[in-house]
Amino acid sequence: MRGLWTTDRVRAAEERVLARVPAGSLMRRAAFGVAVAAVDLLDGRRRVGLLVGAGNNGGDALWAGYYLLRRGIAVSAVLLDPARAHAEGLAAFRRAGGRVVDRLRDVDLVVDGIVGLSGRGPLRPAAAEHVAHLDAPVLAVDSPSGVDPDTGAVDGPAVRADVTVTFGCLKPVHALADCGEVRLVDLGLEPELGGPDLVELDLADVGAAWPVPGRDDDKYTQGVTGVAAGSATYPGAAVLATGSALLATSGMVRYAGAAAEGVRAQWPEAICTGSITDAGRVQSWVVGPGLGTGLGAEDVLRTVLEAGVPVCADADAITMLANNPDLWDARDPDTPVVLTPHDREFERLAGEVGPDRVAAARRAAGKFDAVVLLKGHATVVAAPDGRVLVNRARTSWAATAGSGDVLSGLIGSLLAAGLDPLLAAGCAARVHVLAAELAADGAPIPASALLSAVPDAIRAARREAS
Ligand SMILES: NC(=O)C1=CN([C@@H]2O[C@H](COP(=O)(O)OP(=O)(O)OC[C@H]3O[C@@H](n4cnc5c(N)ncnc54)[C@H](O)[C@@H]3O)[C@@H](O)[C@H]2O)[C@@H](O)CC1
Ligand SMILES: [K+]
Repeated sequence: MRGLWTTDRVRAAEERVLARVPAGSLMRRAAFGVAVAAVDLLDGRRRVGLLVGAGNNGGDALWAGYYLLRRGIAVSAVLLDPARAHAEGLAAFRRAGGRVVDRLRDVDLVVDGIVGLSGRGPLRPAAAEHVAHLDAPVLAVDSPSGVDPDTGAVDGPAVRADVTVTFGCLKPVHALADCGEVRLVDLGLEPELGGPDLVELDLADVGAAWPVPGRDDDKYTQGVTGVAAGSATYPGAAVLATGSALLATSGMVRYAGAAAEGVRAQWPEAICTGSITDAGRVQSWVVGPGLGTGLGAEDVLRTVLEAGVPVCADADAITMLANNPDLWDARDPDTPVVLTPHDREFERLAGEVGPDRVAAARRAAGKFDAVVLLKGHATVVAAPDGRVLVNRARTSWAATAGSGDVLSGLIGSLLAAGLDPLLAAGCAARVHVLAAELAADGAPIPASALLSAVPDAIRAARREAS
């Protein structure tokens, strides 16, 4: 489990540490970490260029340049705002023989010290101009410039980092945006940080939380998942959601709906019925994928919300809740609900997502008293109590039709097994992207292939945990 702290929390912690350590020592420690990583990346090559902004991020870059010069590496620096460049860092850099230049030429590595914790909005034109002409690998200091450190949002040109060296703790950008490989330099901040603002689950956490049958379990005790999905027009969604619920845990899955025949043909082990009213008892419901939004579908959604068991509401269920908020009245206030919108569904339900996806998911979670899983390259899962899990996909292979149906089945099965809804959604998201990665192995895949890789992904997670 990796914690991530927002920049205001980091600053507050840094201030407390700075009050008891010699001036400049944190920056030098940070810069030394940058220099060590740079030497690593250079792999014997010898020319480094620094892009130096107006603040301490630029100061880190200049001090890193100083340490690199002392190792015999040639370092040149572009000062984006010479009058405001970090004075001590610049003096040390010059002292060690560093050259100030107008443009970086023929370098083997660029150190991006344009802006860090204080970076807001699009890169200023001068910085953007240099970033547009980068043609060497980039080591970003703290965070890639042009990417908002708290939200991961990019508004205009931004540095594309091969490696990011950050200090003290991880910040939201490191889970929400592409920072290349992230390395952390210890500054002794931990005791001052308090609980994290966001959490990224490790595969080992997922493996440890994943339900597996115990010695005394039978098919009922592990939780029965109900799937109310699919229609005559979209039977595939029912097949995928039921299949993923079946593969995720070894209990039982009941399917209720118009695609019963197709589901039974594909999954003989599912208990199928044509109508939600005679589905039998379940410990969770997955509702929505391919269900449609007509009156019949609304009745299904109402029945599910009234059932008093945790619900994963996806796709058409979200659209129905957005179009007809009265449907929420069917829900017992104690019933946990997980909503799994993509951006357009989110917009219908709770307004524009905007650049701060974490804030948007938190807002919607509070508004609906539900766990909200906002899909994206970085999936954000927010609980009504403010807890947030982030899961960044390393690839985009899961962006395929039917992929969401698989995710909803995974969440439903974990809810049926009794997992905390936030953890259920977070674990499902992690296994989902891993299954996509394993199935794709470098080539596009349909959702049914992603589904087939779910057991491998669960195995990999459980291996990590053992
Ligand atoms: N506070 C500390 O104790 C430590 C801070 N460290 C470094 O200090 C950094 C934070 O330093 P600062 O607070 O001085 O601020 P930054 O260096 O992040 O930003 C400096 C200035 O850049 C300008 N700027 C803001 N947005 C911009 C944009 N979009 N395009 C171009 N310029 C922009 C602003 O004038 C801002 O004041 C951290 O990211 C880290 O690299 C490290 O040295 C470790 C210790
Ligand atoms: K930077």
